[in-house]
Amino acid sequence: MQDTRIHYTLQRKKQFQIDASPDQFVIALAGNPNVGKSTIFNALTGLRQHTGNWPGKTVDNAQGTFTHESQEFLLVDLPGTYSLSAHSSEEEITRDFISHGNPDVTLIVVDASCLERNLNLALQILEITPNVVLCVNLLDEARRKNITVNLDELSKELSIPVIGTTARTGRGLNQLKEAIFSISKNKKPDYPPAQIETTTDVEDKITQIYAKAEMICRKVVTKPIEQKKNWEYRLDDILTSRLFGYPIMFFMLCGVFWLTIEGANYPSELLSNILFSFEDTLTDLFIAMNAPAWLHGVLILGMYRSLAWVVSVMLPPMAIFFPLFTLLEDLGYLPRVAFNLDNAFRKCHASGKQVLTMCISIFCMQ
Ligand SMILES: Nc1nc2c(ncn2[C@@H]2O[C@H](COP(=O)(O)OP(=O)(O)OP(=O)(O)O)[C@@H](O)[C@H]2O)c(=O)[nH]1
Ligand SMILES: [Mg+2]
Repeated sequence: MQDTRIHYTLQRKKQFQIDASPDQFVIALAGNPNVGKSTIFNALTGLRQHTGNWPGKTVDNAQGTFTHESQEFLLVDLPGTYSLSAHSSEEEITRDFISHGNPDVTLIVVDASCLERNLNLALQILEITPNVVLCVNLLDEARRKNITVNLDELSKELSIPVIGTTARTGRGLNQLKEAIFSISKNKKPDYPPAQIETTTDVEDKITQIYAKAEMICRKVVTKPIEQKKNWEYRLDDILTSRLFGYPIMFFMLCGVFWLTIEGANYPSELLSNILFSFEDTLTDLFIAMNAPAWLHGVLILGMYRSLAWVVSVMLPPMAIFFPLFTLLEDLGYLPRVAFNLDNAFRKCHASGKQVLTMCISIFCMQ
């Protein structure tokens, strides 16, 4: 047994640069992006892994230790992934570590407010290892949305321990440590590698997993009955509809350019009057000081005049265009523009997101 642990320890060090001692239990921390894995990692280990409110914050694995009941654990914070299909380097790191790094326990973190999507990954992980603890995080967010998850029922459905947490406040973390401790002490033998390869039809398997996640969620999640679409959804439908999407986008972007050009005229003129009247004052100063003509030419007619032109022509449109663009982004309109144009851009082997860069380039060309 100890020999096997030493073998795994050496293999992990060689393949994944994980520096665990054979006495430490290794815990893989996996889950969808932005579900609070690093927050849990930091709370358990006392380290300061980067956390942030955007998906993909952790792009490599980070390691830290914690002790519970005199047993030391090494926690590996894996990058967030939606599946184990290894389409990206993050998915590859996560899949390889869970299937070949021999973690003693895999801790899967899921978002309580969108359990079904998160369960797809959890079910995929359960296909490759039986030693799993499920952490249903963001319970506070779920409560705010009136969503409840029956944790006991979920545990029965998956046949694994399920612990509810609010990692931001530390709620539930002690029970989580207890569950990790208990699973690692009573570790089931991992599935033989052959079983991983037996998926004859991957598509079928994925469809089954999606159906299972949906079926489980129907049993364990209670949500408020969907109200009639609120105004946000209706607006979204209009902004991205085939009929109105393009015309609204056209008028909106033309409006931004018009406001930028027209709105910049007055401040541009004002700035240019101020800066050029100052040029006369500076010229008078140079004459009073008997400065040579070439010095006046270089400093005032060359440098100062160019600077005055650039500032008076560029500053006002920039001060209008960028705040307007930021406002559209914060209101969520720019991602809709990217969505509307995605198909057309894809035909040119580009992505809808590039429209934003294009708008900025058009502005700069003006
Ligand atoms: N309200 C609330 N916010 C949380 C909770 N747990 C984490 N967060 C917040 O969720 C955001 C994402 O947390 P991270 O820990 O960076 O998420 P992650 O899963 O590591 O994300 P990736 O590294 O991108 O996969 C941060 O702003 C956290 O403060 C929680 O229980 N409740
Ligand atoms: Mg992270």
